[in-house]
Amino acid sequence: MSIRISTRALWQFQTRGYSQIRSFAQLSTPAIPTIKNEPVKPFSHTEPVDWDLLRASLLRYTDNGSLDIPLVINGERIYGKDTSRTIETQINPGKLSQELATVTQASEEDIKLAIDAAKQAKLKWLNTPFVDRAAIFLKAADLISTKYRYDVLATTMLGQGKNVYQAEIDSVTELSDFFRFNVKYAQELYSTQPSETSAGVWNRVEYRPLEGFVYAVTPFNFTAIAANLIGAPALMGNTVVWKPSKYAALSNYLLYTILEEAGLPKGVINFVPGEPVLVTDTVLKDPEFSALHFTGSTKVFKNLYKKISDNVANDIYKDFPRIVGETGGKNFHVIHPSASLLHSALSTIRGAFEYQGQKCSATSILFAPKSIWEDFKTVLIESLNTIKPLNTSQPEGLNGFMGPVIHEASFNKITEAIEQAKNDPELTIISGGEYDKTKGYFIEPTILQTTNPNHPFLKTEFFGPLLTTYVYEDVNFEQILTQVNNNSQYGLTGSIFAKDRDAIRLAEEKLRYSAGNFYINDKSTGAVVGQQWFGGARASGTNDKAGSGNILSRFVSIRAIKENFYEITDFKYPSNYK
Ligand SMILES: NC(=O)c1ccc[n+]([C@@H]2O[C@H](COP(=O)([O-])OP(=O)(O)OC[C@H]3O[C@@H](n4cnc5c(N)ncnc54)[C@H](O)[C@@H]3O)[C@@H](O)[C@H]2O)c1
Ligand SMILES: N[C@@H](CCC=O)C(=O)O
Repeated sequence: MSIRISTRALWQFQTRGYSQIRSFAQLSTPAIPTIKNEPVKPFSHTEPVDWDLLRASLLRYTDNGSLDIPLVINGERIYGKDTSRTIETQINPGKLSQELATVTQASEEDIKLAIDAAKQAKLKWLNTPFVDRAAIFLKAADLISTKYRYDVLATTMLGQGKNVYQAEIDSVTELSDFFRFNVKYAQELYSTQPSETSAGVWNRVEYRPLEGFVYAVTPFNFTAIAANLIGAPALMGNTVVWKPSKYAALSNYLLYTILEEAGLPKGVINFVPGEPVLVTDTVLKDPEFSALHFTGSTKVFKNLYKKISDNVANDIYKDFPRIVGETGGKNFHVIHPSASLLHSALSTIRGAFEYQGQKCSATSILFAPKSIWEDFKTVLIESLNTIKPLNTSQPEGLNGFMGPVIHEASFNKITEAIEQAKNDPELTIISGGEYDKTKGYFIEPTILQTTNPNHPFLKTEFFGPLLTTYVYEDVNFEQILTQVNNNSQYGLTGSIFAKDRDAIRLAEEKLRYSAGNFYINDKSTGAVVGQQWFGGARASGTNDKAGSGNILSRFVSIRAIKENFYEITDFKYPSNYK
């Protein structure tokens, strides 16, 4: 297969594409369909049909052997099995004996082909009317929330270790919300035009896609985030080279095939799993690299930021690339003595341990006042005792509260921290602390208490089911807010629990830059597209707010157009009267 094309062929293609577009009439500015958040299916015991459909989907992905996942470049599938390409496998982190997929890894030549395909597809995609681009994403959202609902759930549960509810709020509702709300926000952006005009002048702006192509690097933990990282730039007329996480290949490939079924043209998004450094270095060398859309750890993002900055300094790029990245967090719950004890303790359990603490928004530090701590602790411990230990009897975590962590490196990092805690005089394990990887990467929900308000565990992101608590003297509430603000290099999410309005006001003031998503009397997780625009600053990212219209503005380059209706009859101005 050769999809490299000469400059002359590109010019001919562009000319043909242009004249073809010229033949389309735009005879209206259609309103988009009403956009609402996709309702969450609760999967309670009273919905047997949902469970049956889900079980059937799970079986489809486990009883037919492992799925062969190709690269998809310019719409063409490339399977590595019979070639010299490397093959990676994706296993079920809750059942290590179960191989889910073999994933072809892109070679350097493949990556270059993917870049060429993105450049080539751009010529037509850029000229594709908004109604057509929007319709593809609206249809994909509908396919996800109807025909493929149980399949996206199954692939996310099996591959990424989610229970059904966590998969539902990610791969179905958040994902389809991103696709639908982005259409609404794009429509609003396009209709945002200069409000001022002079007589005889028509001022307008055009929201051009970036010149070049976008590189999307996506994390394992949310299928929805991968969808938004590719979908937001593509909707705005950009074309994309997509490097998925190898720990989410199964759900991400299904997402790609759904977009194809919805009508996504070839080459608009190119699916290239591969060795991260090889893919990245090849992409970042290209002069037409125009934006990075990244979600993942802070360390990796900083590394990519540096590579891009070095290339900018070395005049590699045609444009200044946009860098959009959402990264790590060390998210807090601060409990005021006036807080509702049961509500704040149960919310802390959800925030810290749902999806095994593997949300960027997961609660990982808790500050509780001494006056209510003993009762608060009792609620935490008694509630955690009702979580089935390690949940190995149900590796797919069908209806359990917790499943496995994603991979061995994560298992090792968190369990080493637990072992370190056992030998640290400043730390006490107050709940959990057991782990077992014989069947899957299972770690008990673990709560530590520290006597040191500056303990490193209050600052380090572990990205797992590990919550560190500091108990403060009630009179030191304001001081603890200062401590939370100064301690953290991150600024992603955090919550204040209080009934006292002055306490809420103080926390809102003192923690202004500690969280891009700040919650009052609610857990630090669970932002909903269109409702709580998501993202944080400091070491947590560029805070461009996924789930809002703001993010779309990062993937367009505005052209201001002034059209003049009057003709001049003299080059001199009135002031040049002599
Ligand atoms: N702020 C947010 O919105 C948000 C959302 C989800 C996850 N996260 C963060 O993501 C992290 C967990 O996700 P993860 O484990 O997938 O993160 P990760 O950084 O390990 O991987 C993210 C992506 O980067 C790629 N990658 C890894 N090393 C690379 C390298 N050296 N060069 C280029 N690419 C590389 C991976 O293959 C993957 O596609 C956590 O830190 C979490 O807080 C943040
Ligand atoms: N919308 C999710 C995003 C989590 C990221 O990993 C939340 O707010 O919990």
